[in-house]
Amino acid sequence: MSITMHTGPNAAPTAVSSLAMRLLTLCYGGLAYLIFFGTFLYAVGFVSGYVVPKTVDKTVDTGSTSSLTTALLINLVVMSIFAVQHSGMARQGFKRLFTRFASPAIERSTYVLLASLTLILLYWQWRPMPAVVWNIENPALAGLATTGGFLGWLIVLYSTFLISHFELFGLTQVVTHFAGRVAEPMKFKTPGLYRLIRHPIYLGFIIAFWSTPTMTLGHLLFAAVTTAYIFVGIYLEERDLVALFGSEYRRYREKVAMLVPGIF
Ligand SMILES: C[S@@+](CC[C@H](N)C(=O)[O-])C[C@H]1O[C@@H](n2cnc3c(N)ncnc32)[C@H](O)[C@@H]1O
Repeated sequence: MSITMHTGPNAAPTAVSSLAMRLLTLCYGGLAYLIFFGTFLYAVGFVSGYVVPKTVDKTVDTGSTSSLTTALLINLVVMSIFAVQHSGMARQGFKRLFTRFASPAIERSTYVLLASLTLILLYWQWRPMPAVVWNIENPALAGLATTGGFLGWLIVLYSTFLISHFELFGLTQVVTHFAGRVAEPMKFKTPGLYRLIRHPIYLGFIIAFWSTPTMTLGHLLFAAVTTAYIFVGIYLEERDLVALFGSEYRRYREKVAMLVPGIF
């Protein structure tokens, strides 16, 4: 069901798009953003092992434990569900299909909402695999690894603001729609860290996932699979960026490293 009447993805909302519908769209986008932000904060606790009850390393004690094979299979399935949703819905083809049936104003919020729900499924169904792969005993080095992990999360959050945090998570689109205007198409930007590397958000995730004083088998699986997925995501994202921005993005790719400044 279409929430507003549009004659195309960039058309202005018509009179049929009543105030009530625009308000509903705004609430939907606002709720999707709040769920995303809660899910993001939980991710910090889930990976770093602080504050939240269930983490990548330990679960709330229910008395039942899974075998290593069951844990491995379930963890791979929940990570795959996240990856398929995340990459599938990010493609231009999916976006075109979506906006044939629903307002473009809620396309990004819907993406963010479903990504958050698949992450919540992952937190819920994740089976810790507690065997220790490494444990840094030197307190100074352990502290450095913990600090590195939090630095990774800060890089992620900071970089979202560099390329427009509220647009990335759908709020700009629903607020603009509520004001009766059409959101500008996404612009290609290279501020701050984006002048050094093309994917600071993904670099932040990689640092956050790997930088830990104690690496369990489950955490290692999580870090390795998500890192591999990030490389697939980069390939797909850059293909779309080249299609959208052409030679501008190609030149940027020639000049600026992918993840490590000056190296690759
Ligand atoms: C999760 S963000 C990751 C951005 C980037 N890959 C990074 O790691 O910092 C994905 C969204 O950012 C957009 N994006 C990627 N690079 C961009 C840039 N330089 N300027 C504006 N948007 C960008 C993509 O089109 C996509 O919608």
